[in-house]
Amino acid sequence: MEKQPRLLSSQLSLQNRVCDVTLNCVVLTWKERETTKKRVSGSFLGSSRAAGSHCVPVCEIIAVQETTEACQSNDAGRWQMVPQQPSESEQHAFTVSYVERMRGHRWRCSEVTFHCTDWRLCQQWIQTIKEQLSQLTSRPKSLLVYINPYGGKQRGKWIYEHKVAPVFSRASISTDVIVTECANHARNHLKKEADLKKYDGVVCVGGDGMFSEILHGLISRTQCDSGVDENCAETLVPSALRIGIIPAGSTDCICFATVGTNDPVTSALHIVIGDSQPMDVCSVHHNNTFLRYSVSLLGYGFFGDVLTDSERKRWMGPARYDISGVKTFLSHRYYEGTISFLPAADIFGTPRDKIKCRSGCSVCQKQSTEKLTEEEREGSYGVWRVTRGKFLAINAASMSCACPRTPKGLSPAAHLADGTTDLILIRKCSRLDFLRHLLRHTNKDDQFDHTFVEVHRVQQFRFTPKHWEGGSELDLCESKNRLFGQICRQQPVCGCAPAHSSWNCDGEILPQTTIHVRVHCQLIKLFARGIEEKTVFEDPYTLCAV
Ligand SMILES: Nc1ncnc2c1ncn2[C@@H]1O[C@H](COP(=O)(O)OP(=O)(O)OP(=O)(O)O)[C@@H](O)[C@H]1O
Repeated sequence: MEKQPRLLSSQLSLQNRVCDVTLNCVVLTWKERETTKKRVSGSFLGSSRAAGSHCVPVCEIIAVQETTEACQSNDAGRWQMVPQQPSESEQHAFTVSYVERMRGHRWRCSEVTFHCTDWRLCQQWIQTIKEQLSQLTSRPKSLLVYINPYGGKQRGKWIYEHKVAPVFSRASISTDVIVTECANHARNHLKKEADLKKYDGVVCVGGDGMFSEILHGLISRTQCDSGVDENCAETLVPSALRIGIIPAGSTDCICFATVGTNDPVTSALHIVIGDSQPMDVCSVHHNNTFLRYSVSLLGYGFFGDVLTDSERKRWMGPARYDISGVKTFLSHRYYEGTISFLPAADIFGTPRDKIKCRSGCSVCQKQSTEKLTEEEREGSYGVWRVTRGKFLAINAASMSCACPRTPKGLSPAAHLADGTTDLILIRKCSRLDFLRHLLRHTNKDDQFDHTFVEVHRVQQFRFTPKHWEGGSELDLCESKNRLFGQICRQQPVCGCAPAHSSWNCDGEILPQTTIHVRVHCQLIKLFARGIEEKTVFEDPYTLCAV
């Protein structure tokens, strides 16, 4: 790493210990002067540098401010605020707030206060750090925040006020906050009313359903402002605003997949430091009519049926997913249909790769830096392929879909922003085989290593259920009602399987089953950075060399 020129270097005091404090345009470092020895496994290790060195990347400094010390007054015996005066005899101090990494991808806002005897030096430090922060142009200054007060355990407002707002205020971010009054409030407000020019980003406080509202509102608004018709456009216009997700729902899978944890403070810090994670979005059409967008899972068969059943059991709370899962598994329904898909080129790898999409993923970066013309890009994809059969499940995973329950996810090697989705076809098999496949989502074995599982990395796909071929959705419903309706009314537990399932589109049921799905590469950006491996900034020795 190239050595950066020093901007400031002083001896300052930190908790009554003298420190060498240095700032360059990449890092702020401080280390104690005194030699402190540390006992490790029975032997003394380290020097003054190892014991007391700290490095904070400038891009992870939240704020700096002059510190007004709370000092105990001798005569009164009570605590009182002592205002700082520009007098040489007094101690002056400034506090730096910065990101500290904890276990499990969680971040915290830590603080360090340096004291100096010289007021001018103190001001110089504050000014220089502020100047460096002002050069970080990706940081948001103004945000539009939507809170779903009924998401998850109905703590959205509390979470925002107690965990997030203080972090935004520390970073001097201004906010307009809207607490939603009904479903689709946020979506419609974004689509039609919000004065988006005022903001650098939109923040969603809620679960995946709330995120989906924000996503739809923002993409639709962007297309509308650009004169693009969502029904027939093959290419959509990316939104200029980033979305921040503060997890406050019962399912927070998008947050988990893009940040690595569901923790409101961590998400708030990613927003404050202006992180940016591009993300692919699938558009779903039926007969050239736009239906919905999806960023995580489109599932027909098993996952469609689980959602349909769980929607009827909303009163049960989150337990409904387990109960509906077991019920759907036992019913063991399969569905016939035709899938055609446009495979992605080899450069995008395969769903069975060992490499996972992580912060700074080289596969996703290739997409944003690739200098291919549209024509070359088209040519780099394969030709449409068609497959027919009986399926227990048809899943399209645009991200790994990892969540605390299934840490590997449905497609462990899926990428957030490579312009593809992983199409997973589970053909009709025995219950035991299907169970074996499902269990592999929770252990180390390859869940695609079964003869009845096919997996393809694709850019587009179409699905037509068998009974639809040559007909319409309406015909299907009518014929299904004719076929099963009467019998089922007379014998409600007859067990006859319906001819078609429904699509589960990121947790919403789609009314149509015949669909055309296109992946739009990096259509939106989140205030996130993907899941981090151990970074260079966690290693103080590397940074001290900067
Ligand atoms: N004020 C409101 N009243 C009722 N519903 C709302 C309100 N604001 C948003 N919603 C809707 O609530 C739904 C669920 O919200 P959210 O995703 O935040 O919570 P959740 O507990 O994770 O729900 P789910 O698990 O069903 O997605 C969203 O689809 C959203 O459209």
